[in-house]
Amino acid sequence: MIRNRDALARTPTHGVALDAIEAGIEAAHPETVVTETVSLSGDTLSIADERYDLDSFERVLVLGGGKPAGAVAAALEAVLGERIDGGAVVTATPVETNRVTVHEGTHPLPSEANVRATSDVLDRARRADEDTLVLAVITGGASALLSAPAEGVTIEDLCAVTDGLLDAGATIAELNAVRKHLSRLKGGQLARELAPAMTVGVVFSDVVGNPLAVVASGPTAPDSSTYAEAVAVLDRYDIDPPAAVCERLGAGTAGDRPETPDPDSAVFDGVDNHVLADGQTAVDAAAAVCADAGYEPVVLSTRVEGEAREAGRRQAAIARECLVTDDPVAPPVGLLSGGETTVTVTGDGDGGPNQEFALAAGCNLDETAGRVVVGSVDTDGVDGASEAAGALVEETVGGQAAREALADNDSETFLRGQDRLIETGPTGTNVNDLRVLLVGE
Ligand SMILES: O=C(O)[C@H](O)CO
Repeated sequence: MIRNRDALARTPTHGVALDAIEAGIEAAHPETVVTETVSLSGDTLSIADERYDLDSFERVLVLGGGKPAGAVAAALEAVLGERIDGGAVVTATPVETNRVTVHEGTHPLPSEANVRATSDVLDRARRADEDTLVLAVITGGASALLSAPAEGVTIEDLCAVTDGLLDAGATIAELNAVRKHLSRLKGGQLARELAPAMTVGVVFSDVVGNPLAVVASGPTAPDSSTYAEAVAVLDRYDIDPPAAVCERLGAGTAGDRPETPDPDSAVFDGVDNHVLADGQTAVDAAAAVCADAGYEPVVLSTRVEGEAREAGRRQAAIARECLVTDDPVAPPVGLLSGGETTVTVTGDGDGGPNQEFALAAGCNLDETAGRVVVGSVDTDGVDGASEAAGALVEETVGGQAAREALADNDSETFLRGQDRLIETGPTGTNVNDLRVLLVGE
């Protein structure tokens, strides 16, 4: 899966880091996950710990979206075969399917193509009745891919607000609180359209802690956020929204639109959501590879957030501590983490959070004599706006030029010049970042 593996595997330690990254991505791939967590025996469909009697339904539909949604639909088809009657998903990475229509959409910004594709999903959702079982594919990236702007709001309005909040460094919970209130489907509204059908959410989480109301803007999850909170987010980041957005959110007025359905809403009586994969899935598989290769795995955290370069410096410091003092663990050790770091852009360069993480770590590995190797990727294969998944570095990547590139947020250009970028292409999954720091003896 790592296309330039040969160029990157400079030493056996580099090779182990690449193996661990590949294993992490593979473990979180829908084909692997669905095979392990979904099964059909006679008329009984098992998803995670829950059982559903297909005999109680006249039809089974697959509906949803997000970056891995095409691969999830294909994997569900492989398990359920002809028991699936149809459906539609919107994804950035189309795959071949037999019964579910896979629409290709745009990410990270929504487009008219996404809106058209989402109408297909919504039309089918509206036709679902009490005899329908809906497998709702809820995966990261769906906030952009599943786009059904609220009345009066255009795609340009959505793009302007999304862009503004992303650049300003809003958190995903803040961004999605706004997106939910500009949509006809997010924040539990897909569940409202699907009722009275039985809805089973098949969730792949790319958000730290798996908050169902935030992953993909929670189309099938209760939502406690409000119009007032959405307005407060725009104010906090000093966003001057388009007029239609002000109008919709009721900025400056009381606002009289119905809120998104909250946890007490009867809409969720027929909804079960199951998180089948998340960052932990990838970290655990990477840890197993480290252990097999003789590196004691230590999971630092699956919840690393904040500025990527700060996280890179801190994790490099922990690796150096292991190397110099054998504390908290004597080498050989594999330090693993997941989560989602961000970059506050102040320079003019190119690069994503995983590349900044790796470059910052590489600049802080002085005197480690090549015994520390740092790999960091976004498991979807796309690190921020970059086409690479991330980077693999060691001490030799550091130096004045590296520090200057970091200062200009130009990690991608610099690491490409050093042949340090990890290239996978879109992987078909999306469970956020995976980092592996190997400390050799
Ligand atoms: O689509 C989204 O909202 C993000 O990927 C988080 O799930």
